[in-house]
Amino acid sequence: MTMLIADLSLPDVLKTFIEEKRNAKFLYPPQEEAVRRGILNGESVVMVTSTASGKTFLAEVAAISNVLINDRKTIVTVPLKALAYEKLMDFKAYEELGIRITASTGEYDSDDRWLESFDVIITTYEKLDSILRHKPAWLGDVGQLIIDELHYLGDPERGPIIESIISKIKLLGLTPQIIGLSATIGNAEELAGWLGAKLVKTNWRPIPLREGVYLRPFLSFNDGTKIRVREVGDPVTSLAMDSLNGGGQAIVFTSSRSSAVKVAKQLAKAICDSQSRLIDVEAASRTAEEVRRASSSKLLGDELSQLIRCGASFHHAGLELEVRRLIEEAFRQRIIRALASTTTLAAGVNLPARRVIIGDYRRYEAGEGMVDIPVMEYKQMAGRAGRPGLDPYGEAVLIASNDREARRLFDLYVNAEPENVVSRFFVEENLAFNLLSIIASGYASNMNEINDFLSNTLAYSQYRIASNVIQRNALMRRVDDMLKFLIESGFIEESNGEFAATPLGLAVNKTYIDPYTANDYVRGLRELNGKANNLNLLFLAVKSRKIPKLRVKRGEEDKWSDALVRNWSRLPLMPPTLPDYDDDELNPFMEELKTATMMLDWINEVDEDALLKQYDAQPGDLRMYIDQLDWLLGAMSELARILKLRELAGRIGMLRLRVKYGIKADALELALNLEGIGRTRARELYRAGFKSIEDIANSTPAKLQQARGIGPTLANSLIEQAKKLMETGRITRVPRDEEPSGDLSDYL
Ligand SMILES: Nc1ncnc2c1ncn2[C@@H]1O[C@H](COP(=O)(O)OP(=O)(O)OP(=O)(O)O)[C@@H](O)[C@H]1O
Repeated sequence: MTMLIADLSLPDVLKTFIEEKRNAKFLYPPQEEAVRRGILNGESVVMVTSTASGKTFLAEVAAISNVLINDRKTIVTVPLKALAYEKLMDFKAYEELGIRITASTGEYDSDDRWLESFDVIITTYEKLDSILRHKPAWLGDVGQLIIDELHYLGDPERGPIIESIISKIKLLGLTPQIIGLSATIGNAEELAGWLGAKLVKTNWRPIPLREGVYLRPFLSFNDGTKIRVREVGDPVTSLAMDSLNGGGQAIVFTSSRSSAVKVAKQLAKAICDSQSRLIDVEAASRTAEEVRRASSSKLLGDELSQLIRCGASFHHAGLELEVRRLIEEAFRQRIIRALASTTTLAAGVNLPARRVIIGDYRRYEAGEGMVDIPVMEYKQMAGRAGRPGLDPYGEAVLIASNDREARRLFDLYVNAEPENVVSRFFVEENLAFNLLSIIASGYASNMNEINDFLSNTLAYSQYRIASNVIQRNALMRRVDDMLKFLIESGFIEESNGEFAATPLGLAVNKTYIDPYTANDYVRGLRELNGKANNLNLLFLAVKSRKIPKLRVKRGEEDKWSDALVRNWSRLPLMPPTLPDYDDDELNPFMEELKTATMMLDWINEVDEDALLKQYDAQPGDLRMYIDQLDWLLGAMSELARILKLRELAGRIGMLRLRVKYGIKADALELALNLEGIGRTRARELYRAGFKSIEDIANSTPAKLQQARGIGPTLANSLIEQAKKLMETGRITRVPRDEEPSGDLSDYL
């Protein structure tokens, strides 16, 4: 018997909303099972069920019912900022029931008191962990915690954060209902057990999925079917076109950005050359134009728009969020019929397609060479095949070049179970990060309390610390080492077995940087005091492991090693002796210098396209660097303040603003204070003689329009804004920057 929405013990308004607005009349089988297990009655539940089987939907219902019936808050936590905003959009629909919903993903160093007035709060894992460090009073009102993408527990960086969240919640004495969601976990029972949750694990799918391997010219599926695919080029193109011709859409997963671009070009060509009418040409042109306009890089915008005109595109983390969003939307609307995407992005977006083609099942990993991707990752991608409501079935396809490989792929992926999720909590960096966090936030001040904290982690049960003496001793030694490291770094102090954070340690904790980076920053700042400049400060900032370094390619080594050697004595934290010229040891420093130099060019107003071309980067990368440096330079400036290096703290504050706006100091005031003014327009205004807010307030719309890029509407708005700023006295002033504002050569 199917379970009707009407029969659930939910508030009537919610039931009506679900039936009328969400068009759902009864529950899907996995949802039924979760309801039977008490998900709507406060029981903790882990749901490991396939893509589109209704996990998110049921979790939403549970959240709204928690708010309406129990009058408690719900926290929804997700791995990525982009996902947080996707979730926010989904939840927004419930606002008409009077539910107050928000997302908080930003600054780590605030206690977010404002969140108190919201019922459903969506955060990234990191943000939730940082909220738990501040312990705002409203945490006591939280009755439910929804952890999305629970398999991230196995992620080297994010997994330990989920564990820390769970442990801190327990130490605070909070007992929220926990709902964990994932499509693929090998050891789901173990994770549910750790969370004290009931498990719902099924293979049920709203539309059937068949998985198979393509070996020219046949595609063989695990359900025994075998079809011949008409060849129209290489295997990927043939497979994609076969699906498109049958009325479906295709996603090709590739192992690198460059191959995503290459595949997208082939797909676009095949679609445009095709005799059949596969796309809505007008809609495709409109989207192409929108994407072109949204792209801050002209080169990339032009490249994408050409492909989109043919109904194909690529999609990867090098694209800006807005561009990605437009592409995703056009794919959902079937304007884009075929998409080539990197595998690493697979987790982040929900884009079902009839046929999912895993173009590369091997990927380059630094230090390891080419490796097979994990089964979990394959299953995540495969699970996206089949669009509910549109496709009769979904197909996931791997590609083999001979019989042996075909058999291997069946064993390795199609017929395999996803790997177990294994905790990385005891890895040194993670341990140091969490130990400082619990000591500085008052969760633990002695070994007993540290033990209590550790005993709540997944690692503690997975490594059988309670019962295995050898494991226990090994862990205790490592904890000891990490505590020593924190003491030596000046972040904590110990007296008679009691640990307490120093002001420096408190600052590190508050800014959410990891103690290893913080230790580098503290040492680097002391060294740079009196000889700091924008280059060596950026060089120090990019040392954080949160900043991926630009690679120094063959042919560039001479340039960067030369720059490095000439700057050696002015750069922080350099080894006392110069490594040999040919030595690999130089490489990390060259990469740091290259990354820092790109950002130096950025703040000195090098044109964005020229910059990206020179450094072989993409707009999404640049946005990521800006975002991360905003946070890291903020933290660095705070550390300088605590170290009483005032001049340095101010200088870093200034550098932070310049990175944020990508602008020199003289025109920063304009960009900083005026809405609608970025680096380019600020410079044009400055060039036209409008150098301050006063200059603009005292001008006329006609005069302002003499500056390039300023139209009548913007001119009026600028004058209005400037006048208001003058009246209220709320102008943020920018001190003069004495730094050279040239490029790397100015620093040599
Ligand atoms: N009982 C139901 N009746 C009708 N539609 C439903 C029902 N449950 C879910 N849906 C719809 O099915 C689609 C997929 O559901 P949902 O997003 O909750 O799946 P999911 O398991 O969370 O998928 P993913 O793993 O991709 O996040 C959504 O459009 C949702 O509104």
